[in-house]
Amino acid sequence: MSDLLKQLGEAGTAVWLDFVDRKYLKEGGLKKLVAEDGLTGVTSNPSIFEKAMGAGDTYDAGFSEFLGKADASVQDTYEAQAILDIQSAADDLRPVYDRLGGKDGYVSLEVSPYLADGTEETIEEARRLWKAVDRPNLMVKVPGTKAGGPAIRQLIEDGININVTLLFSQEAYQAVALAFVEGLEARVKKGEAVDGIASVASFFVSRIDAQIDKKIDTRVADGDPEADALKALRGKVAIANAKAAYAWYEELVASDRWQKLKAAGAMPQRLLWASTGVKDKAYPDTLYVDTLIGPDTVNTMPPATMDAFRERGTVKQTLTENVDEARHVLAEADRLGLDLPGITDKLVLDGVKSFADAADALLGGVAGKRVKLLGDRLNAAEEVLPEALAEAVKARLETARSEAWSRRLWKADASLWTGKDEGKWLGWIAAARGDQVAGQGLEAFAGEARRFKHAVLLGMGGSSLGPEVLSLILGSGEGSPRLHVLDTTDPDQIAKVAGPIDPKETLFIVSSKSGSTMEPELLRAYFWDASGGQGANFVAVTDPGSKLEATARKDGYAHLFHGDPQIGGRYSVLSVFGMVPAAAIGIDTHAFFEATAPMVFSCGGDVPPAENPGFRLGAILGEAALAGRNKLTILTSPQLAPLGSWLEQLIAESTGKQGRGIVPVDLEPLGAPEDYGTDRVFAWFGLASEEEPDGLEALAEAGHPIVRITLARPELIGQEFFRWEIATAVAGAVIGIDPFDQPDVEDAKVATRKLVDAYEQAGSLEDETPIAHNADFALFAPGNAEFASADPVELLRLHFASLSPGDYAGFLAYLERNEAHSGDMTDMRLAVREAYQVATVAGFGPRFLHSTGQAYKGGPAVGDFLVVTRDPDPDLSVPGHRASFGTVQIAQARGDTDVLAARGQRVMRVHLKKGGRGLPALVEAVAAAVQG
Ligand SMILES: O=P(O)(O)OC[C@H]1O[C@](O)(CO)[C@@H](O)[C@@H]1O
Repeated sequence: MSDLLKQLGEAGTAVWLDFVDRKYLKEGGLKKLVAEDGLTGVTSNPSIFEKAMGAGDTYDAGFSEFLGKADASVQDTYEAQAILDIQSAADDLRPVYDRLGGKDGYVSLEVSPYLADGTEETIEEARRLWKAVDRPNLMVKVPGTKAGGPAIRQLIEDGININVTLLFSQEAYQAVALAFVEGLEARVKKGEAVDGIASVASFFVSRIDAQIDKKIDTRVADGDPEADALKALRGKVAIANAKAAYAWYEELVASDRWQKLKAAGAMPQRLLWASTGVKDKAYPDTLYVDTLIGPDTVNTMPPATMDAFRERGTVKQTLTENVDEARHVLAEADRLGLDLPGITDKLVLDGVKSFADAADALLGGVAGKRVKLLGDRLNAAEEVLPEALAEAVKARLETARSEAWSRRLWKADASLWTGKDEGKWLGWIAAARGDQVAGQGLEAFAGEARRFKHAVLLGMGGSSLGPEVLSLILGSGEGSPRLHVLDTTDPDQIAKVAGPIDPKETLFIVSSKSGSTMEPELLRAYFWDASGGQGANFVAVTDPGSKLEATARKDGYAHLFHGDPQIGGRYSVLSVFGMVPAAAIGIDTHAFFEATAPMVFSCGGDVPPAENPGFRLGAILGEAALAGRNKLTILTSPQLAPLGSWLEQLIAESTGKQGRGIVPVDLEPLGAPEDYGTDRVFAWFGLASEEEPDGLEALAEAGHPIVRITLARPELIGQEFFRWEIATAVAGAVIGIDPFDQPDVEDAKVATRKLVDAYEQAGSLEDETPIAHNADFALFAPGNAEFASADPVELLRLHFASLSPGDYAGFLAYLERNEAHSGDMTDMRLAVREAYQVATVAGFGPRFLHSTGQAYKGGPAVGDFLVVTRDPDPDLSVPGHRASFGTVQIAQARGDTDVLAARGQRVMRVHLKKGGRGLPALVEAVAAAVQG
């Protein structure tokens, strides 16, 4: 066998292998090269690991073992395997390292290419990898970008071996060579040793010729007058560039500055020739080895180049040969306008990008494998999309990948949205790992809560909907209180909860992020009074410094739990706002976060969008909305039905603004494909143990887009909280709005407050005149608009007759939220859907005001609303206020109706008369109206 590679090493150019693969290492491939070819080093990069790990099953056992211990992020899953390979290669090369006294025998592992623009992040990551690999013959590979330079200086000062990668230009090389020198000098200054610190500067070769030659060929083909001069440079510029770098290196090591370091024991930073596999098949495959041989250099070769050199390489001191000719080549390239500086600048950017692309592919591949290994520990999601939507989603996911959306979202980069203050609203990401509740004493609190029979939560929207989902889906633990959620001003509903409970046996959880929301404040006053002012029975959940905090302190509440001001209400379920009530009813919050973790990892910033369940779903929702499919229709198995109201708030309040967004449709019974227009997207939630309803498949077959989500067990519901939070934020980016504000909610609050304040003064609400009425109800139109008929059914007919495809009908009832009322609302929805094939929504007021109300006012102005009110009997007074709950409730209805109308929505209010037949009468009238 030829010993050309050995000869190459002896001639001063160390032979390194640019390749790593577990199978190859296991089968002794590397050891063989060391023994037979005098190999003294190995390099790796993200593309190499992508090829090794992204496909095939070589690493499956490793992944499985790693994930078997505990679930982990995709980055950690990949990195653990990469580190094992690097350690194994380092161990194979250890005898070389020992024999050569640390002058060679190194293995390189690259920092994440995503960090190429961040000095501090690069330093941190290099230190972390150095520690994790824990081998003296490791070189951490750092890109020689502008940000990389200072990092290299610091890392050398730290005493870490560094391989500087992606060097193309003389300037970049010289800058990192000086950074290396400065790092060593800093050590000397501190009296620290400099011997044993190794570094190489990886100067890329063939990529330069690939670019220059392309330019030359185009110009020659275009009949350039300098064609001959141009042709003479083909395949020469990269080598000339490398020779010039080496000449500068020789000057550097001869300088006094370097000699001082040398005297202190420093080893020079060797030039390493990288990208030495020829790209142009017309050149000899050993070209970039043969021509770059000289003392104190390295050539890292892909296996094919190494095999070629072993067979037909030529060993000769070529690097220092014909240097003048090399300089002439560079001068010619300059004279002929081939723009080497422009090319090398671009090559750095392209190099970083191509390593980032490779890292995306690698992490995407690992993510896919991780999902398979997790099995049903991760909730499944399956999508069936019509072709055009599928194409749009695919394109969006690719854009999102190349624009690093997942990393940017996790880094709270506001430019993903409108560039305002979105970055300040991403505290929910850390909260999903349990960080926000850590140290809040939830376990002890759960124990204390067991002395109560009931827990009553007073809160609205984000402060009530999550806890309600948890209590309805997971239920209370043995011996823990039952949760009743009050998010209303409806006197009947309040009485329903207040009646049966004994305040002495009840824990009251007053929950409001802002601490100033009207409903929880009125409810707090009511139950405080009812309990006789028992602070020991009250806890508050609120953001620091709120008015509620002051009340809790003054009234001696048993506990005060602080929220994170960087989490908006609708994203707060995995913070104290969901977890305090959860703990109160005996849900093991620690186990809950553990069950949620697989989704948090799966949606990580390190998981490229296409493989990231949150981003995938967000792209579907966003693209569907852009294509006019902006009615997200939520279908669930019976056990998961409570999730719908939480989702409604998240989706509607986050996306429904500036006339854009997604209108969620919850609790609308599943219909036949023809009952739906082309404005729908369906989301199905089911437990693996439950049957899917007949009719779901028919929707998919009829071309309606559908996403099916399956949970192995109810305890995995936390995963859906997180998946949908990410998806909503992503959909917001696609739609182009700020998913963390709620600009239109305030208007209804202002209108209500005006009415209530007037009432507090005058003792009555301003009179209104109905536009029509019958024995059961009266109809009101905002602004007392003129109407063509005095017949209520005819007016309702006209109201609904304006519905056209893409519109939606809404039924907003300021009544007790109970089964009978919900059933009546469903009947009205179905009648309208059957008649007009439009989406229908329903909400109980004022609960919906803090949820879907944002989208009804700020979202697409294609709604057709019927607001239902009545005079409660009996009413309930609020301690310390003149206005009763009933008065506040009707003021809320009137205020919001006016705002809806002002926003261009079609809206009518139906007031159910005392002594009339109530809601069933309206159901009849609506049925008659839409059939008429
Ligand atoms: O927790 P708070 O501050 O009382 O707010 C309750 C809800 O009201 C809203 O601000 C809308 O009015 C929601 O966004 C929020 O979840």
